[in-house]
Amino acid sequence: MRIHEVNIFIIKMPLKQPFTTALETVNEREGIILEVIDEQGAKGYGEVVAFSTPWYTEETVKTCYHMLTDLLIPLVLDKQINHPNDLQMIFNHIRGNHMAKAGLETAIWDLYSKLESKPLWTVMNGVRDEVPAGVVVGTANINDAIEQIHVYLEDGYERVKVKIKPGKDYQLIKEIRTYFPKLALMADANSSYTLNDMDVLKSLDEFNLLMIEQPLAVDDIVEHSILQKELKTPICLDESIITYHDAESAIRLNSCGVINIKIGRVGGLRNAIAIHDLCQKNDIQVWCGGMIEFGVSRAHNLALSTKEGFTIPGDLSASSRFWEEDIIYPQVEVANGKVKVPNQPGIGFDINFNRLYRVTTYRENINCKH
Ligand SMILES: O=C(O)CCC(=O)c1ccccc1C(=O)O
Ligand SMILES: [Mg+2]
Repeated sequence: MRIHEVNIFIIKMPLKQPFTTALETVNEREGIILEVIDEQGAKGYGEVVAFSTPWYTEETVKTCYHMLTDLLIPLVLDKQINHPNDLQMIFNHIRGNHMAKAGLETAIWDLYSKLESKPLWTVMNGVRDEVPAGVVVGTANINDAIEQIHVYLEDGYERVKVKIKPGKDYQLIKEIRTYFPKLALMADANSSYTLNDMDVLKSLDEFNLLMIEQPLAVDDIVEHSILQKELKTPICLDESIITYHDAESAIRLNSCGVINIKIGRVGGLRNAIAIHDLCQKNDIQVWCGGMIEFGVSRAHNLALSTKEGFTIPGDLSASSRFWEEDIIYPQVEVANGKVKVPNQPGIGFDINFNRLYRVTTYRENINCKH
């Protein structure tokens, strides 16, 4: 493969309803779509999942734009790339900036699979052509949460995640559990507790949650290990797992029973697959995390979720969960609790250019001639 040109689309779309976590309420989503084009005009698509502000990780849409235009894209333009795994070495001397790297890397995975005339998920040795769907409730208001869960269960979702934070935890989960005694339910704290909150975290054990996601801070791998010893409920790490080495440390210290893998957070599909493989060897369960993303990232998440270890439903919801109209065609749909993974080459979805252009706020072309 030789990438001749890259088109950058910075886009912005309102969410159907606000999405509230312990850290931030998101009303409108900004993102970057990357289109890589080779010498013959073949195209691949990737999405940068950083937010407008650094509330979830340090990266933002602007830092990613800077990294891509000034450093990462020039590194891949007009260079012979045999396999998307080569990007690890090509990006090696640039630290961090995982979401920027992942956006470009995933676009090149899509292009590579299209050149091979194979679906991305089979290129990645996936083992299933449909994946179980889970959904996240975006409010801490008890009545609204219960109402939303009713709708999601009618839609067929197999697992529901609710966001908790200090003061919006025990009572919220208790009421949801009372309404839905058999629901596959989990809670995500987005790092809003400390070890001083041991009692309330332990009190959640009575609700038979599938797991509690990221209760403590991003750099609390040791503290999570102390907490996990006290809890019956498995801990799932999200924000704490940025690198393969983080996953190794968490496993060695027994800091969690589960890891949420997000392609953007870990710097691309290659790293996501490596962490998946490591977890499989060590009996750590994995599932695919969501980033309130647009369809391109959603499509990459679907492909990743076909890997053998992704047995727990991920944050894989329909396009319509967040968007009036997504930027891919067809939109992602959930039927009987599952999302079908397409069999067309690459990510298997087309870009809905009408929609993409309408939500684009800035566009730039970078090519070899520069
Ligand atoms: O895309 C989704 O389904 C929402 C997933 C979610 O909870 C989330 C969304 C944005 C940032 C962080 C997280 C998280 O998993 O912590
Ligand atoms: Mg999370």
